[in-house]
Amino acid sequence: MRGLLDRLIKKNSENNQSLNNQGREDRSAEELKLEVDALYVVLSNLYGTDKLILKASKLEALTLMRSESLNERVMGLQKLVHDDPTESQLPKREDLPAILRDVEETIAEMVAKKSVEERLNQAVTDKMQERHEEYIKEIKNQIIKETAGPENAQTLKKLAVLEKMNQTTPLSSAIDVLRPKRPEEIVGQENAMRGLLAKLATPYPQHILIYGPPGVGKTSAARVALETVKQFKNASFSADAPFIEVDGTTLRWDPRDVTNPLLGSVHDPIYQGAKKDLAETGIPEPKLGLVNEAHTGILFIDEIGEMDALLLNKLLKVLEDKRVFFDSSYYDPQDPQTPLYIKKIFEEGVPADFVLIGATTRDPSEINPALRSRCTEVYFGPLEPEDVQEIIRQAGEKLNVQLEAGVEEIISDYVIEGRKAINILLDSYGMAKFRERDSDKISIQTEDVREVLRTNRLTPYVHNKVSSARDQGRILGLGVAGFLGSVLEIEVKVFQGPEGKGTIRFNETAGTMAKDSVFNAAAVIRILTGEDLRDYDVHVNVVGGGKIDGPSAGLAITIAIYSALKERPLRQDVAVTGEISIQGKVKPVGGIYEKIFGAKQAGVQRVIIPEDNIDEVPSGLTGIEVIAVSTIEEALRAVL
Ligand SMILES: Nc1ncnc2c1ncn2[C@@H]1O[C@H](COP(=O)(O)OP(=O)(O)OP(=O)(O)O)[C@@H](O)[C@H]1O
Repeated sequence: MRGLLDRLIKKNSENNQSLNNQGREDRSAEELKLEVDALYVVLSNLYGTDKLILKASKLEALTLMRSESLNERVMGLQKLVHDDPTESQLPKREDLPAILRDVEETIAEMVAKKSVEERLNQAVTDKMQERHEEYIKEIKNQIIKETAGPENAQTLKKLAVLEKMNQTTPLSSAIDVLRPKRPEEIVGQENAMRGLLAKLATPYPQHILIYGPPGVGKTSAARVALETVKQFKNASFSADAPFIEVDGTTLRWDPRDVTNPLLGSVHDPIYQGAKKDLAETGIPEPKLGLVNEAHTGILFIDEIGEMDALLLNKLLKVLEDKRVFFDSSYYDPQDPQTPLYIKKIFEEGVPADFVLIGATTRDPSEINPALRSRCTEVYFGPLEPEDVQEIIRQAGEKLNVQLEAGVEEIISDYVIEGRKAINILLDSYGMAKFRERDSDKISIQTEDVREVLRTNRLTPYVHNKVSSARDQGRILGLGVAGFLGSVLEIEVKVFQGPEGKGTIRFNETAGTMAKDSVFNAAAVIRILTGEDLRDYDVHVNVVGGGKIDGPSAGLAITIAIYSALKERPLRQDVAVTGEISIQGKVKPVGGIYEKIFGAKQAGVQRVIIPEDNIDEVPSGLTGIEVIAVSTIEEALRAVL
């Protein structure tokens, strides 16, 4: 078609050229006939033969088309190209060349238009095809997604990694295995365990505060107590009562109340994140806290003494109400869109009826009095070396390992906490397992333990301060920190000084009350010996740093100065605690229970305590002699 058109156009331009050349139409009838035939062929190609005949019949050009007369055939062409059935004027012979030029031009335009249209249509078809393919692909993906769920190759791979991580946490699972499960497994805390059980077993269990050193089984005991009490007939706790544990040091009061894991909070609807349904309708949704999770069970707050004071006050309010109330300026009680559960939360609050158990390593005097007054108290004691050894033995059995003789004793020389003892055992287990990696039965050797102790740079908890020999100007005192009693070494040197101008030196870091005891001692020495310490240079030293405060080293300091001054050697297996008055009276001090424990652990044979503290000596105490004194003379008799 294009070739024909080109030929036509070429021919046309040649004709125009010849016209220009000759200035007139001078073409034979034969030429015109050929041209008319050619134009009909072009038209037939353009429309298709059938369509051309149909068109011709509509335009009443069919007879003209098939006519023998050139003029009529040209008239037929005119009707067809101009789409005009009213064309009735038969063209004259001399007009034919001009008419044919006009027809040619119109057909050329039509061909050109059709060709452009065809190209456009092709482009449109291509685009549509492309879109269609994309659409099909999209639908396919959608169907794959719907049938495969939210996962794809990437997410499944990540899930597999996570699952593998969960399966390969031997240490944490070992700690779970070793966690005591029955009351008998809580070692060395029989009284405290009984106390906990009794307080939880009643129909009206009270809130409880547990005092005691770190790592001696407070958390484990609380957990075990709940599980045990659940099995009692008429128990206050049902089988599914929760035990919710949280660390008080991590709980902070957020003044904007945006997050409050303990008591719960209400977010502005726009911050509700994934909960788009509520965010879009502007309904605030309260987020419940641990107090609600603990409903009907126990909320255990470790290190409750470190808890933020404001948050603690809010918690006390919840203890009273047994319910948590939520408030939000976004809450509209009239809003019909508000789901019923949200309405109920805002209007009635959420139940939070639980027993609070708080554990602390602090002294009771440092605990918020309002909290103390709402709680009954239980004291956990420090563990004795035999207790640590028993914990290790139990752990060995649970881990199904053999312990070489001496393993328990070595560990108990280095730690006084059950948790630390367990950690050393687990490290030693790792050593043994590495050494005997091909063996089924693991045996932990003393050398494994010693290697762990070396790599952890641990030193024996009790240094060798006690001895059976006597020494001059040296005495063992007793201190207490965080429920742990310990033995202090106090030494004194006395030098003849300038008369009346001698000096007394004491550790710079000691507290003022401890320093006062040195001056009290000077008065007592004068009463005892008639000597004035101002004639001497006296140097008092607490070995290992003077972190001591309070007056409880007064008696020990006085005895040590006396010994140095009068050159009287003192027993080194005796430890002394008590305040000294300037009249030489021995006054009561705090922490007697812990101090006696610390002394026993250090191998002390005899402790001297103030008479007024005698009631605090634990009943049934064995392995150590306790002598109560009320004067310096009595005390001296017990140590000289
Ligand atoms: N008296 C104990 N009897 C048996 N096992 C104990 C004892 N004390 C500690 N353990 C072991 O140490 C682990 C840690 O003890 P737990 O967390 O109960 O101590 P805690 O007193 O609550 O310590 P903290 O106050 O520092 O949290 C326990 O899982 C247990 O294996």
